Amino acid sequence: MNKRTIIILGIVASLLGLVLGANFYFMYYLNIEEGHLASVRALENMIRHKMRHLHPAYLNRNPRFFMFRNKLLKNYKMAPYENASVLWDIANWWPQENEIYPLYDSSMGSLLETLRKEPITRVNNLARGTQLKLLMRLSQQQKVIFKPQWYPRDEIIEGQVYSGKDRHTAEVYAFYLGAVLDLRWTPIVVGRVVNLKTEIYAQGDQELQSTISIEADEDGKDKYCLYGKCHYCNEEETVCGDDRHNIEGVLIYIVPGTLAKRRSPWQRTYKDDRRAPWEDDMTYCKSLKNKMETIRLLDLIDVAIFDYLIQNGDRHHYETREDRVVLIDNGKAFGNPNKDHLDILAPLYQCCLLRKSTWDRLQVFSGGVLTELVDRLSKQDALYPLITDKHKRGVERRLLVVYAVVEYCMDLEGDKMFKTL
Ligand SMILES: Nc1ncnc2c1ncn2[C@@H]1O[C@H](COP(=O)(O)OP(=O)(O)OP(=O)(O)O)[C@@H](O)[C@H]1O
Ligand SMILES: [Mn+2]
Repeated sequence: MNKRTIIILGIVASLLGLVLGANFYFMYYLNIEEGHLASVRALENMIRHKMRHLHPAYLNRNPRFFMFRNKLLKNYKMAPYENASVLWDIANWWPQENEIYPLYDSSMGSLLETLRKEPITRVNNLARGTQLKLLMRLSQQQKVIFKPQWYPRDEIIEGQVYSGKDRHTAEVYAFYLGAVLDLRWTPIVVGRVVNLKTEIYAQGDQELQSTISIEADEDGKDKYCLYGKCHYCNEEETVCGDDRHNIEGVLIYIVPGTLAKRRSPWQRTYKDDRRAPWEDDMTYCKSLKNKMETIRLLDLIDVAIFDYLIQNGDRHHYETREDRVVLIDNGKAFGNPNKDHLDILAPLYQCCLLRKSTWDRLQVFSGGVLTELVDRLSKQDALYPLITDKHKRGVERRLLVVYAVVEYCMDLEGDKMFKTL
């Protein structure tokens, strides 16, 4: 063989290798894709089947809800107070592990009132997270986080499950939903109409004031608009006061103690062209069960149910307090009432584990009671109604899906899927 033949043979060989390699890669990819589609579709069909044959107990009201309803309504009822400072001292002693407030406590109604009424005495930009938020001080003492309104209640956020900015009222809704489901792991939150001129600009430091524009509108009246300082903040996207400079927002009580942030095992890639391992692997939980303590896994499954009900698909990280998971940052819920992203429930249907107490509690609020009760509890909030009827129907529809998924798991695992940790 002369030199030329060797070169030609070499080229042919490498071309062949390239084609074969690419082909193998292609086939491999196809298989994964088909396998994944098949298993996700199978799961969806199974759940659809389960939904059609749900036991009437899941569709009807459970008489046991009465007991809980009356106590909850009493506990969260607006109550007068004399000394805000005392209430804040009490609330700052409340948290135990991830439970941010007690099941029932006569101070809750008054504490909520302090957040609605106490004067805002100082405001700064809070450069935490990626979205606009402010740090407010109430009566020169208690610090709270403020998230402003970006959307009207009926705006439909198109796109990915994590698209758009925070929905302020979702934070309040999450607080009451946590109370009803006895997942008291959220911060205490109230809605409040705040004056951008007199309560924010006037009490703001220089840095904050420099991110508020004051411009005359057509009638020559000053218009205040806030853009703040944060990763996603820019001068084009502003929160503007109405003709009296008022804006809606929520006051989020700061959870006392130390929080630790961890990456969620069910984190999305946030890229349209790349899928996360958990999205393609229905046995994903198997390896997690060896790596993660059961109590943590159970916490994350509770979180998944909570997030699925409100359609929060943006829990890329979760935070823990004394090693237990807290529900901080619930603003990305209620984006599109017509869409249910089933994959938020992946921790439940992939692990088929559930805390017994959560399962018992979910069954108490069947038949429309869940959203009715959250609605009644939140009637006293300045921003009531927090969500549209369409969103409420969405929560009820998804509760049925949760029941169906648990039924699916019971078929696989039986009662041993329920844990008491
Ligand atoms: N109520 C609270 N109590 C204590 N710390 C809080 C509270 N709310 C938020 N934080 C802290 O501030 C951080 C940012 O808050 P949050 O996650 O709500 O902001 P975000 O802009 O939505 O962030 P991201 O873009 O990461 O989702 C949290 O990770 C948490 O550490
Ligand atoms: Mn967020």
